[in-house]
Amino acid sequence: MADERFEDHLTYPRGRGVVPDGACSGAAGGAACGDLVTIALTVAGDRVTAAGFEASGCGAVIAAGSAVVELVSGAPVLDAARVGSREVAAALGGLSVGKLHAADLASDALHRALGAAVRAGAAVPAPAGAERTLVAMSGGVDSAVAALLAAEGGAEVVTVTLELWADEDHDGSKSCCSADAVRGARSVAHRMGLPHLTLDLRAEFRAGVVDPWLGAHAAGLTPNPCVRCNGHVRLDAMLDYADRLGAATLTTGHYARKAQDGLLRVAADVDKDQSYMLARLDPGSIARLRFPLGELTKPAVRTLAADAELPVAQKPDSQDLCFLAGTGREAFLARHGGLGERPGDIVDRAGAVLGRHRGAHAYTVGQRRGVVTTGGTGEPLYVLGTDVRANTVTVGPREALAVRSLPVEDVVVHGAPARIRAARLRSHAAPVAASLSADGGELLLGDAFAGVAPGQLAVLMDGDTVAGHATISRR
Ligand SMILES: Nc1ncnc2c1ncn2[C@@H]1O[C@H](COP(=O)(O)OP(=O)(O)OP(=O)(O)O)[C@@H](O)[C@H]1O
Repeated sequence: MADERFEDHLTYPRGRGVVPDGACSGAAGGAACGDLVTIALTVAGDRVTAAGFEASGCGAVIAAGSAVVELVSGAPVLDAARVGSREVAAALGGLSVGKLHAADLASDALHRALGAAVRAGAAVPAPAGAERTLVAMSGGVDSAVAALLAAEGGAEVVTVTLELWADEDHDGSKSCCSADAVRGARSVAHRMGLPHLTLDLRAEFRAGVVDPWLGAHAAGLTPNPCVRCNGHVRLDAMLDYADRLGAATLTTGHYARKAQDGLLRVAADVDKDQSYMLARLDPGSIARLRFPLGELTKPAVRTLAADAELPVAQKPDSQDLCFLAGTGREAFLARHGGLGERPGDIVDRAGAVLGRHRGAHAYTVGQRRGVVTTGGTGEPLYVLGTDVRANTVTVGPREALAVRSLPVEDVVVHGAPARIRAARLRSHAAPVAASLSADGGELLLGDAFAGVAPGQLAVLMDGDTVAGHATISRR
């Protein structure tokens, strides 16, 4: 026997078929499971002013859509942001395991609509005398602990998760039954008692990160998509969102610190340091960022998470680029960039053919894997350069990779160029002594460095402060 609250919502659904004027909508579900729910709502100031829904499929989805409308109509935005599957199920008097799916879908749809409405028009002031911070939650342990530390530090915490990528034709994320990173992050935030919002940045991410990454591969360069993402796409968008939500600061789980002069500084745990990824942020953005993990090691972060009984305490670290999850790099390049297999010659420095490759766009300077393993001498061979037009990959011994200077472009230095004393030439490479040439077009290295790839970011250092950046160009 279903609970009478469930029956009531099913018999008298609240706001069914209602689409308030100027509403933002969010949908969840689809053909794969036969259930579909759409929530439409408007936000003005700090409140949800009107809401409605439409649903098709099983009765539980209709009841869940109706419960969402009742829960959020007229509610403060940050109360609506606390509504998740658990609250929806509770409003229906509890749901059996088989029907919980309906509460998941209705809250997914709610959060898509709410996230868009907040972006479009919310103005949620911070409470008088309190510092509100927006915490960027990925659903992993680092950002969960960042939220914990921000709250313990006295800030009033609101959380946000960005929806960045869905490869709808391939990895099944269109299916409402697939594991959903955003839903996971929301559930972590809600378990911590924090309001959570979803920001759909799929279009910006595709245009600002994935397309340039594909374009750089097509041009034979080695791009840094995480640098672009942090520098141009996600942090900018979250700072705008913070403004809407009355949050003066944005807190993230990055391992980085801030120097006395307000610039970025390498994290205390140099193995986890992510200042390279953040290096293109402008000082104005850095001023609003908070990095509570900057002085911590990863094991210490996991201990804090375990002590606070956060469900993600042992969640494994993410690997590789987020949009490659579930698919290989070459398969992704072929499917999304039209960069399929294009066999060509592997040559030595004299042009003698040593073997075949699968497409010059798939190789990067310094790479050894996927290259003929030995030359005539039995020495391992490395990629020295690629030519996507001729479709050749040139290989040679490791010594041939070493350079003492390299051309750079798009150089930005915060302060006098003479302050640059070192550079990091790959995301996890140790700094090498370096200075900028007088015309700023070259980095002069104190020691030889092997594996400099055109397209990569050179992060310019003054001690452990990130004092600028440049892009490594082709000679
Ligand atoms: N999809 C996202 N939405 C909101 N914030 C995000 C998202 N992905 C990453 N971040 C923020 O950027 C930080 C660094 O991201 P990165 O991808 O390096 O995650 P990570 O080191 O695996 O961290 P975590 O353990 O929190 O997943 C995260 O700690 C989080 O604050």
